[in-house]
Amino acid sequence: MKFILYGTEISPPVRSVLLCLKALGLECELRNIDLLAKEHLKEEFIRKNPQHTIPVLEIEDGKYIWDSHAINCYLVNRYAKNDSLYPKDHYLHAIVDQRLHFDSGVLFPALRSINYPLFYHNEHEVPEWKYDCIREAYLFCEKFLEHYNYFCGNTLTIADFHFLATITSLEAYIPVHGDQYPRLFAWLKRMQVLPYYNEVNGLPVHKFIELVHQKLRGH
Ligand SMILES: N[C@@H](CCC(=O)N[C@@H](CS)C(=O)NCC(=O)O)C(=O)O
Repeated sequence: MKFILYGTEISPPVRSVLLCLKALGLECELRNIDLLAKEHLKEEFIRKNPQHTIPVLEIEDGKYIWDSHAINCYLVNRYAKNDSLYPKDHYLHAIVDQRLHFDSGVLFPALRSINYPLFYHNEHEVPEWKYDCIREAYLFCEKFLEHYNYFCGNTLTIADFHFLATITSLEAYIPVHGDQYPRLFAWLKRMQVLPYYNEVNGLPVHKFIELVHQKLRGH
């Protein structure tokens, strides 16, 4: 089974799906959608996802799923050998859902609100309040990790994939230092030893960070 995933590995939600696919041992062909070249606004792509966001996963019978969170829930529900990445237990399931909504509603918007003016409106100054939103989100993460090694307990779940992709991208603006955010720092180190980490997140996020720094310098 080989999926087609539309997107680019520079994008955090695309990387969160690539992490999940790797964890499940599933193959995918990444079909590049260049956002800067506005390929996501072409009719052909809008037919797949009217919201024109990446990632979009094409599943076996020509059906499409978009939103990285919906994609990862689908992949685990459909293909995982056990439910550890997205537990069926109602309470644990709700905790994972809460974290996924936190990524959608708090973490990723903190990133998007800086990226969009930078990449699409050529603004090079980031207002301080946007940095404050990142710091506040990191402090919430410190709380979530208070008693556990991962974001939903002592076992890795899909929430960790989403947080990993978003937080390592937010580090382009505010790096996670061990003295300020010790639990988040330790969790990042824990995630970096995943065998597929470098390939699907580590190397692409460096490209993203380099791009952000170029933009901040006004290039
Ligand atoms: N909640 C969505 C966010 C997807 C998203 O906003 N992706 C950005 C790239 S990182 C995008 O496609 N932007 C183009 C657009 O919004 O038109 C998800 O998790 O898939």
